[in-house]
Amino acid sequence: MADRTDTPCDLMLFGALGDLAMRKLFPALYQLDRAGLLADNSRILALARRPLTIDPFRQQLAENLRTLVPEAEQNPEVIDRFIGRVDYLQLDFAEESRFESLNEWRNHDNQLIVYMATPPGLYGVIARNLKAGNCCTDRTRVVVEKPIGHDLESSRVVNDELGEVYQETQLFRMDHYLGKETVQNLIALRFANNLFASQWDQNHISHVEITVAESVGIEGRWGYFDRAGQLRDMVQSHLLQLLCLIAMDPPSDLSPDSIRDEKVKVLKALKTVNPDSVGQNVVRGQYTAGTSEGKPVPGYLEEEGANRSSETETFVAIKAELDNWRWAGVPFYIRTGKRLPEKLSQIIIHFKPAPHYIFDPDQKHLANNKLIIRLQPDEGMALKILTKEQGLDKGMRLRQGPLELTFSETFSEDRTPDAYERLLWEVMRGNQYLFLRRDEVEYAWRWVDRIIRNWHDSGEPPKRYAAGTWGPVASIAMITRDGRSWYEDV
Ligand SMILES: NC(=O)C1=CN([C@@H]2O[C@H](COP(=O)(O)OP(=O)(O)OC[C@H]3O[C@@H](n4cnc5c(N)ncnc54)[C@H](OP(=O)(O)O)[C@@H]3O)[C@@H](O)[C@H]2O)C=CC1
Ligand SMILES: O=C1O[C@H](COP(=O)(O)O)[C@@H](O)[C@H](O)[C@H]1O
Repeated sequence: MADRTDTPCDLMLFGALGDLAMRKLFPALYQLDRAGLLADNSRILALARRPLTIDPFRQQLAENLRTLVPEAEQNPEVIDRFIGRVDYLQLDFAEESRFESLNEWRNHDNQLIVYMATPPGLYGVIARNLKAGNCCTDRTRVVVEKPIGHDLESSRVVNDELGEVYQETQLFRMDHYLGKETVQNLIALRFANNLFASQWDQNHISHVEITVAESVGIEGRWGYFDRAGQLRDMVQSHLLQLLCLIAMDPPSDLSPDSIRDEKVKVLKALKTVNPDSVGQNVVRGQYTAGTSEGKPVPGYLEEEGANRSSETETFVAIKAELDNWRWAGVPFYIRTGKRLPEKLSQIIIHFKPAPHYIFDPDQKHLANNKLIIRLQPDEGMALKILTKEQGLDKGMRLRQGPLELTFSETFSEDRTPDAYERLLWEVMRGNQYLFLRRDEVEYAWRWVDRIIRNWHDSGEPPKRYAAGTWGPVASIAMITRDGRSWYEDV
């Protein structure tokens, strides 16, 4: 991935028994250790509320790694070394008096990293308690998870609370999509290939599609998800970040603020979805019973712990537009949902046809190039170009075929690190370029809040779709009205 940092880190992980920590963070830290990227004296303090002692915790952690880390990547020696770095402390994060003991655990020569894998309502409390417990220096780095708040107002409260204790340069606001290799590749694709740089605007691109489809349902997270919904959970963060990386102007360098300045300009240019356009340009849906991977699955309202009258959306499709010079008149159709037919994240750039068409009129529908960027799975990209059909009898009939780059085939020797490995590694190196600045989070909320307000005012319930389908038919109608369709690889 990169050079190891020789500065040993003390990582305090709040919420260490939670889903994120166990499923993503510990396996990622293990992988960093396996890659030799953790300095020898780096240590981890797992903090959670359950009364456990160190041995049962370490045992649970080792079992967890053996379940989640692919077998070929399990090295018993590294597992032992990694587990040996981890301590456990039972703590109620709201209990200020106990935070002194965190200071006693610290090695003051090490770089202190605080990771808050907890509900966002606790970020301010933890920050204040760390300060009160003398566990706060101006070198401390603090990682906070998404979502930051529930809307613009609450995100300001969270950011203000964090800001009372830490400087902006100390805050690492996570969006794990920015840690995905293929998402970082968008920066390389756009700004390292002049071929695309000169074609990347409304003169050459007709529209853009961003699809982030999940086949899973709520996975036991009903309590959290029902308060959030797919717009807050996925669009406010991941999809808007993808849109920013596609739409932003070239930054002058790769420094965090150069990149973040350009992303903020995109967010500011997002056209407000007003009451007149919300019905036309935004579709929200909720899944009913259906199938997933060939098996019957319950509807959202029948999931465990469900409130049967919930109107929370599990699907959203939006026709977004940008009011700026580069993208005037180019719609960005974005959609994301749970219980769709497959897990698939992809971006399609539809180029405009050549100015004058000279081939078979029946084939005119083929005449625009497409760049397909597959973020997951089957990471790679394909540029659909037109060539002549071969054969004496074919005249100048056209066909569309791909210039294909499948990362696993072309770069088969490279292991693709998980997003959290990359992001934790960047925190250890103190590099903020893959993390969000406060204003990014707030501009994203501003746009999303407006959509939510208009939904509430319209009183329209979400449209139903059967699990295992591509969302409500209204999302197909939304794009068909513009004479287009969602891309299907045929
Ligand atoms: N899970 C995921 O895939 C993702 C999660 N996130 C974000 O990461 C954060 C954590 O999510 P997730 O792991 O799923 O949540 P969980 O609810 O699984 O974990 C949160 C942990 O915090 C602990 N906790 C809560 N309050 C206190 C307290 N007062 N004192 C001590 N411990 C406390 C909980 O302990 P207890 O079990 O005792 O209640 C729990 O172990 C959230 O902000 C979430 O939005 C972001 C992206 C993906
Ligand atoms: O942040 C979140 O992301 C996951 C999807 O992430 P992926 O890396 O598996 O694509 C989503 O399921 C979850 O609801 C959301 O909180």
